[in-house]
Amino acid sequence: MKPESVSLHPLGTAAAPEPELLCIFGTGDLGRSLGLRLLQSGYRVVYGSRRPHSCGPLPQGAQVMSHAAAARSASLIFICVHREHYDFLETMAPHLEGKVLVDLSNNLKKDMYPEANAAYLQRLVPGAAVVKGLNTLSAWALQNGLLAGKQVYLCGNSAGAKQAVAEMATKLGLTVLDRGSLSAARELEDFPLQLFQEWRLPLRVAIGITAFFFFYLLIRDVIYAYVEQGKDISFRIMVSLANKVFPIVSLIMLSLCYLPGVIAAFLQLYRGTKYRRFPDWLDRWMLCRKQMGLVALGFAFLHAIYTFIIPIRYSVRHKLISLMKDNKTTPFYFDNTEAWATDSFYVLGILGFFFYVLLGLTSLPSVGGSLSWREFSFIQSKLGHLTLSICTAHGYIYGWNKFLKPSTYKWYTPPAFMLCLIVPSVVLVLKALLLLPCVDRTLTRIRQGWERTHPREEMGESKVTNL
Ligand SMILES: NC(=O)C1=CN([C@@H]2O[C@H](COP(=O)(O)OP(=O)(O)OC[C@H]3O[C@@H](n4cnc5c(N)ncnc54)[C@H](OP(=O)(O)O)[C@@H]3O)[C@@H](O)[C@H]2O)C=CC1
Ligand SMILES: [Cu+2]
Repeated sequence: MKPESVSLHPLGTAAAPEPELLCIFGTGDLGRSLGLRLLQSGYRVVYGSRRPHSCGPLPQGAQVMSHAAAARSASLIFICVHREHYDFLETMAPHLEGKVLVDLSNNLKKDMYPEANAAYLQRLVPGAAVVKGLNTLSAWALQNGLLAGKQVYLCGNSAGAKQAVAEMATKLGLTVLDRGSLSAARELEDFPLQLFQEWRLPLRVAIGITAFFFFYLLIRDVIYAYVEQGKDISFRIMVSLANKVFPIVSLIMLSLCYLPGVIAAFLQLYRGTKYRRFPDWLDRWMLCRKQMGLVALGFAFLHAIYTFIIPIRYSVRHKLISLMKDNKTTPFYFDNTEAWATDSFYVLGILGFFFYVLLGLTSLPSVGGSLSWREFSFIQSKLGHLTLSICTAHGYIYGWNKFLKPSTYKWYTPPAFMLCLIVPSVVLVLKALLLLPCVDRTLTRIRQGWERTHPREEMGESKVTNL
């Protein structure tokens, strides 16, 4: 028994080696938040600062020294300093020989400098292995520990250095994607700016459509009633009007997700090839379809929630109670067609919303990533067009008995729901044309690489080469 207890004891101390020491240059927002997260993940942290004695509060347990002293004690150094101040690193170069430098910097706008920040850093400190990455994180997310499963990108010329940074990032709960050599640094630096850009167009379109329909409905519903009937129904702005605007914006945005795909297909059919670039506007439109869909889903959610509160509104309760008290109400006959119409209207609304949510879920990276390419395109295209058809049908049934009534056209204007059915109807008709067997066959061939050459173009080209 005795030898066993002796041999176990030294193993116990050997199993708890000292945690790895990591260095952070810069005690600003990012430096402090990153340090806190590293300490909580079990690392030791040393800061390199211009003023180690007066740099303000730092996370508990961290040390702070001069840049040179801090660099000597660690092999991995995070540069949490703005690029404008990188020049001090050149004088530090001898102390950074053989170290891994992680460049987390971002710029305020694209193409601010002729070379990527990380490439500039590598030029200043040629003896170090620079890794670009983690720059899509925010100090706020680090501070609050909102990192689980978050995707971050890395690039760099040294595989060993990238490996070390990736291991550290994984320990923080991040998912790491290697984007290759340091030449990808510019792309990584553009990411935080680009992410915002993809949302810009969809949000602008959504705001534009919302504003247009809000004022259109305001004039037709509220102002019309005031001018023509002397009734003040302005309270309707809050719920009724809003609940007309939301589904309208949602349906138009959803159809705008599928319109560029249809236009692209017709363009390919017209050109007889898939190898010519689409115009820039179409490219940009195609690239923000996911964001358009998510905005559409947001408005659909609002529509669903607003619909729930309709029965509990004061004005609705008031109307019901006064109808019950009023003995002279017209008898309420059961109309089978009306019953069919209202039930279908609700069912289509519910089904449409269900498929909408399903579409939204598959656009999440964690769900979409688990699908094969065919599964993903099946869901996004087939299910997408099905959702659009159901939601459009929901709109048509809403107005099924209103289309021919003259009272629908207040001040000779069509109601908003009619206007909003134009874009989805056009998309669905064009899509139906594309599904015709003869058209579909040609399009499939084009998409598999077949080209319909234009004899005239060929002649033109050969003329040029002959000259
Ligand atoms: N804040 C954020 O959410 C994110 C920031 N980033 C990037 O991280 C970097 C730092 O950002 P952030 O922490 O917000 O910036 P801060 O301005 O808060 O901090 C920068 C730090 O750099 C050091 N510093 C400032 N001037 C000089 C200089 N002339 N020479 C040497 N060191 C200097 C200072 O530390 P000291 O006084 O100790 O020397 C200062 O605290 C930037 O490149 C930014 O793009 C990237 C992703 C997210
Ligand atoms: Cu609806």
